[in-house]
Amino acid sequence: MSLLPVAEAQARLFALAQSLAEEGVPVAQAVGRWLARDVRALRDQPWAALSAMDGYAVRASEHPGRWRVAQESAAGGPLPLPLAPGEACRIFTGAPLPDGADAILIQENARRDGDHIAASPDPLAKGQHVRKAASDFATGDILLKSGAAIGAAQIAVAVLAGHDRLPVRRRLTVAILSTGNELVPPGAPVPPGSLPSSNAPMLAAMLAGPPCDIVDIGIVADDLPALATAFERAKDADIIVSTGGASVGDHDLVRPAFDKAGGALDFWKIRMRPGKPLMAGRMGNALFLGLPGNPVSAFVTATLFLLPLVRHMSGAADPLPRTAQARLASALPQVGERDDYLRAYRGAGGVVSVTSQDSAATAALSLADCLIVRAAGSPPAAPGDIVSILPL
Ligand SMILES: Nc1nc2c(c(=O)[nH]1)N[C@H]1C(S)=C(S)[C@@H](COP(=O)(O)OP(=O)(O)OC[C@H]3O[C@@H](n4cnc5c(N)ncnc54)[C@H](O)[C@@H]3O)O[C@H]1N2
Ligand code: MOO
Repeated sequence: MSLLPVAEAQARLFALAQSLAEEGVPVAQAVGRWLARDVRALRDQPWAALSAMDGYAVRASEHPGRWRVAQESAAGGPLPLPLAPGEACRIFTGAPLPDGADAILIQENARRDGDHIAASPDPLAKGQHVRKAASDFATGDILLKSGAAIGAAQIAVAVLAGHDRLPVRRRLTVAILSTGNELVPPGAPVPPGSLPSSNAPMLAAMLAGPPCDIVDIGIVADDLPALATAFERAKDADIIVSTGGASVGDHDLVRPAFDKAGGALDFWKIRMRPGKPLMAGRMGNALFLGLPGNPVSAFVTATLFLLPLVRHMSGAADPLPRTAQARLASALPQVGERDDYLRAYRGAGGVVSVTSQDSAATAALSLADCLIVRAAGSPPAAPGDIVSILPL
C-alpha cells in the first residue's frame, strides 16, 4: 500500500466528519471554542461622541479661550446640555460631549480661575481626544466571522456589542483506548516486561484546551474479541482514538478489531515520520483515529490529525496547525521517503533538533517546543538555513 501524503490524509479525515449541532452558551463558556455563525453588533460603540481624556469639552475654534465652565459631564452621569458660545464643560474620560463641543482640552493644558479656564498655547485641533460615535463599530456590523476562534478579545467585543451568549458547536466526546499486553495503568507496579501506559494521559492533556469530554476506555489487551468489545463500548463517542496495535505485527490487531466491530476503514499509512501506521475510518456515528503506540508517534499524529479534527468538528475555520519559519542552528541530514516532523526547540541561535529522534524517546520529546517540518526527499540542511516549524 502506498503511503498517503499528510495533507491528503487530513482532507480525507475532515471529509469523514459530520458537523456538530449548534448551541448558544454564556460567553464565559465560549472561550477556546469557535463561532458557529457570524456575530453582529446589536449597538453602536461608542454610543455617542465621548471624551478620551479628563479635561474640558470646548469648541476648538474658540481656543485658547477664555471659557466659562458651565456644566459637568461624567460617564454614567446625566447627559450634558448643549454648549453655548464661550462655554466649556468639565468632562471626564468616557463621558459624552455636549452638543456644540468638538474637542477636549486636557486638564494639564488648562489654567482654571474660579468658574473660568484658559488654555496653554499648545494647539487644539477639532476632534482632539474625542472618540466619535460608532467609531469602534456600528449596529449591524459583522464583528466576528463564523469559524473564528473565541478568545478574550472576541469576548470583549461581543459583550460590548450587546451579547451575553455566543453560538458555538456542542462539545464533543472523545473515547481513548490504549492497546498492548505490556501496559499497566499509571502509578501501578511495573513488573519486568511491562511499562506504564502514558498515551491516554498524554492525549487527555492535549485535549484539555479544546471543547471536549474524554472517556478513557482504559487498557485493552492485544486480543481480537477484547478489542472489538472495546470498540463497541466506545461507539457512542464522536471520536474514538486508539493508540498502539496499528502496525503490521502479529499482535497489531486494531484494524481487524475495528472491522469486526462494524467499522469501515478509510485510510491507513501516512507518508510521515514518525506516525506512518496512522489509520482512520467511521463506525456508525463515530469517527475513528488509530494512532501508533510509540509515544512520540502518538504525540505527533495527535498534533497533526486529532487536534485538527477536534477543531474542524468544533467549527474552526482554520483547523490545521500553523507553520512558521525559523533559522536552523544545526545541520540536518537528507530526508528519506517520508516527510519528517523533527522534535526541536527554539534557542537564541535558532532552532535545534533534539538529540534523539527515536519515536520512543519521550525524554527528548519533553524538551521540544516545536516540530521542524521537512518534505520527503529534501537535501541536507545547514546551520543558517530557513526551515518550516510547527510551534507546539
Ligand atoms: N515490520 C514493521 N514494523 C513496524 C513498522 C512497519 O512498517 N513494519 N512500523 C513501525 C512504526 S513506524 C511504528 S510507529 C510502530 C507503531 O506500531 P504500533 O502502533 O503497532 O504500536 P505498538 O507496537 O503497539 O507499540 C509500539 C511501542 O509503543 C509502546 N506503547 C504502546 N502503547 C503505549 C502506551 N499507551 N503508553 C506508552 N507506550 C506505549 C509499546 O510498548 C511499544 O514499545 O511500529 C513499527 N514497527
Ligand atoms: O513512523 Mo513510526 O511512527 O516512526 O515510529
